[in-house]
Amino acid sequence: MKQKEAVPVTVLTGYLGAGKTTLLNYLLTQKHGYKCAIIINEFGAVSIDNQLVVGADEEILELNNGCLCCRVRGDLIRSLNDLLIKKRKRFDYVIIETTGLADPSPVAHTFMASELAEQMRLDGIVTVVDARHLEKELNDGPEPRAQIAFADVILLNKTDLVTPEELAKVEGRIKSMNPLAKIHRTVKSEIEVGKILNLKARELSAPMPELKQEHHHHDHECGEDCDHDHKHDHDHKCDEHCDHDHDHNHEGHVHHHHDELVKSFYIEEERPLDLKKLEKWLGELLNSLGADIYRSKGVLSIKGMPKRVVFQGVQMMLDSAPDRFWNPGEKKKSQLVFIGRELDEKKIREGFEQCVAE
Ligand SMILES: Nc1nc2c(ncn2[C@@H]2O[C@H](COP(=O)(O)OP(=O)(O)OP(=O)(O)O)[C@@H](O)[C@H]2O)c(=O)[nH]1
Repeated sequence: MKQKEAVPVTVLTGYLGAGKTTLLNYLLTQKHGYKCAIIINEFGAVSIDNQLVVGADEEILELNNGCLCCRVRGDLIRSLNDLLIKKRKRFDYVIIETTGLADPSPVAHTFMASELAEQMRLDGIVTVVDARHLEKELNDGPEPRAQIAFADVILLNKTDLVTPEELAKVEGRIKSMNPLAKIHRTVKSEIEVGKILNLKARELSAPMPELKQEHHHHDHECGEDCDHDHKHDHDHKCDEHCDHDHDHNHEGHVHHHHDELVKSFYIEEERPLDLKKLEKWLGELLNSLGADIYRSKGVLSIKGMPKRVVFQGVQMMLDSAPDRFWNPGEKKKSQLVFIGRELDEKKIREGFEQCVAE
């Protein structure tokens, strides 16, 4: 469906002050060879961000009348269409910096579900996290969780402001919310362009990250005091549950338009799966829970198929295809990760269990 030369789009997100503009500037001063169009979405009518972005060569466009996640989406589509049609030759990469409050999911949807889907492809979502302030920001509202849950790449920035112990803890916390994202520790958002742009993070061919069984969190494994004991080791089993408690503590917070309980879990299965049953189950699951499943991804071992099957889901959209033959000696197994809001892990596991081939 997509044209070969679909323009890659990277969405930069991250909480207020995390270092998004710093990252943008850093990227633009490096040699990357792309002619970039930059779209900056500031919350509020007056923006100074465009003045803070270096690089006079770039096409910079501002969308100021609201947050991209709600009102401005139509503007985004129109602006991108304009850029593509009128100025097609002038750029071959689009970077969108979203306001620190945006939930990146509607932006991501813009590239999958609008008329832009054929001309542009979402290359990846990059989330900048302030290592010093994340813990507090998680108390402030649901956005930091959504931004982390959606990320393909996370810049754990401002590492100069925390101790190694604090850094390990915050990294553990991020991993518990999104075990799929690649995390890079940075100071002043300094990172090689190749780790941010043209990642093809959402293609089926994107490598599966290393997944570990630790990401499988049972309900109620840890004690109630877990939330208060932030000194525990970052790979402590109940990171996830801490989140959960933590959210409950903030139920009814004014910023919560929907009480967000982002969590992730991991399923591993060595018995081969029945393709028909699996397709039916996944289809139904995404249909019924699509809006709550932010990300799903997996490698599947299907009975009777000599190749691995890979799938990638972003909310209700699901893509799957065989990729490569299992290597000789490689253990055939299925690995699936789900990231979402208030997911009923038990029910999903039970549904999955029914897909094991007889
Ligand atoms: N100490 C320290 N400061 C940093 C680092 N990265 C960025 N900053 C500073 O943090 C402040 C905010 O950085 P920005 O890049 O403007 O953050 P932003 O995410 O674009 O912020 P918003 O536009 O409010 O969403 C600036 O003063 C930066 O210089 C870092 O790694 N360490």
